[in-house]
Amino acid sequence: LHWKRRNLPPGPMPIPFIGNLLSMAQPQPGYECFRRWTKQYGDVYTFWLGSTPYVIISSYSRIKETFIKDGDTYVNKKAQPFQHEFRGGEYGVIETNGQFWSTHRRFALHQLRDFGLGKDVMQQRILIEVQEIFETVDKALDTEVDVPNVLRRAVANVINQLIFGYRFDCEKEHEFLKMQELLEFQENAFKEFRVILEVFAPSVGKFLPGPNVNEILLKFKTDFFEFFEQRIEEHRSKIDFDAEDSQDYAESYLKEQKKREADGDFDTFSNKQFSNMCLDLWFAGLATTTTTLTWAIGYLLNYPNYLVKVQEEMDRVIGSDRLITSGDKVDLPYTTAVINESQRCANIVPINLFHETTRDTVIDKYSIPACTGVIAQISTIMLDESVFPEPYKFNPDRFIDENGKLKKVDELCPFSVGKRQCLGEGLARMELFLFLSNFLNRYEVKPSPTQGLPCIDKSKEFGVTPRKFDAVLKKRYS
Ligand code: HEM
Repeated sequence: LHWKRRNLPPGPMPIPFIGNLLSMAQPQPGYECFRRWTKQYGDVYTFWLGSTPYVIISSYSRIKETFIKDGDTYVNKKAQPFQHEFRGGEYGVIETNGQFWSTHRRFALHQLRDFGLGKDVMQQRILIEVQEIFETVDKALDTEVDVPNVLRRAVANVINQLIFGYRFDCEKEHEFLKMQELLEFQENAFKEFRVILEVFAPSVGKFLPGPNVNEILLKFKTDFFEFFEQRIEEHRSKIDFDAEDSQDYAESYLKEQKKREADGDFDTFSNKQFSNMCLDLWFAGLATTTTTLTWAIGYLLNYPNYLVKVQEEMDRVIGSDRLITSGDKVDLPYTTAVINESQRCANIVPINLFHETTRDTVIDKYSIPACTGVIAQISTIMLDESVFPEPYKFNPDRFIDENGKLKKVDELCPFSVGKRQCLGEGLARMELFLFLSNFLNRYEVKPSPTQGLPCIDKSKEFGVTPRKFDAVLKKRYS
């Protein structure tokens, strides 16, 4: 280990086979250990996940110099044996590299654009879900409502519509319930430190008592892929290959697959890749946005003075219960400040995804060979007290300047940076704004009298999962 560490930037002493994983569990979800190491070793240091070293970059200036300005050197993902096993090979967009990755990233971005991002179509789809939320909640005014569940359904409808072209209405209720059950299962499985240990330190994890991670996730994996494969087959049986326009991602994929196969390429748009792309888009598109929305409302309930402030802005600018659209965003800077602060505090990826260098490079004064693990540590940057004083305090005012205008702060980077920056950022931003603004404009939100305030403590969980809480809602306009 000493030999392996000799040329890497200094960092905390790893334990053989486990690395520095234990530090992330004290307290969870690890923000504090990364902040402590940044103070101790500077903005470039080495962190060990199991037996693999990762060079952590934890200041915005250094990220700009590396991941942003020299993006090609930092574009690759580091292969994770667990992912390989789960997916059945190198598939999807989140974990792949090279030409294969860029083809699928470009294709997915094109589809997002074609299905309306940047046009009115996507907004209309989201606003339909806003109205569905209203319909559900209006039937349960003054009672305790499971707000996260209502939001999750709305976000699931948006992503499922995009990928497979339909919403989970009454007829498809059972599908939604099944997917919800699977997502909850997955969230709970990864709350356990022993699962994390097994994924990142398999040489130790395999000796732990109880079922191994592959056994734990087997049913989840089978059911999840089965859901996607059934939807894909339904599309295949109905598709009109001659129709110029496609209605959803699945239809576009099948057309591209046919075109490529006619040219002799059976690999790039294979069936296995298809279900893995669905997994990536569905999962990344649902879990992240739902988690952020539930934290936003959780924070506002815990800090009611900011809830009052954001609703005052809505009363001043909107002044009725009409639907708020993206066109209103520029006039609602405080609402955007609340979303920014929610994303900063929710800080949903305590450790960002694992990249590796594509070539030999120099970071700070250290020579880093090709294929070394590197991480853009955005969670530390969003807790940098020189930019965000009292970083753990929820305070949207920090995003408002002395003229009441929205402040642009580069260090707010929840969608990450560089060539792998979140593929769904545009969609996510639109959803966060439309769901949150319309929800808060329509309802007075109060904590549940039986459960009290939603918990905003993360110190007992390894990851950041959606908050679970009920709230009591009243209409703000009769
Ligand atoms: C609040 C919502 C969201 C947050 C905070 C978020 C955050 C992130 C982050 C931190 C990454 C890692 C980037 C890196 O490797 O450095 C990422 C990647 C990704 N996100 Fe998101 N995301 C959100 C919503 C979405 C949505 C709605 C979609 C789907 C349409 C999506 C799809 C993806 C995909 C496919 C990647 C992998 C991109 C690649 O490797 O090329 N995300 N996201």
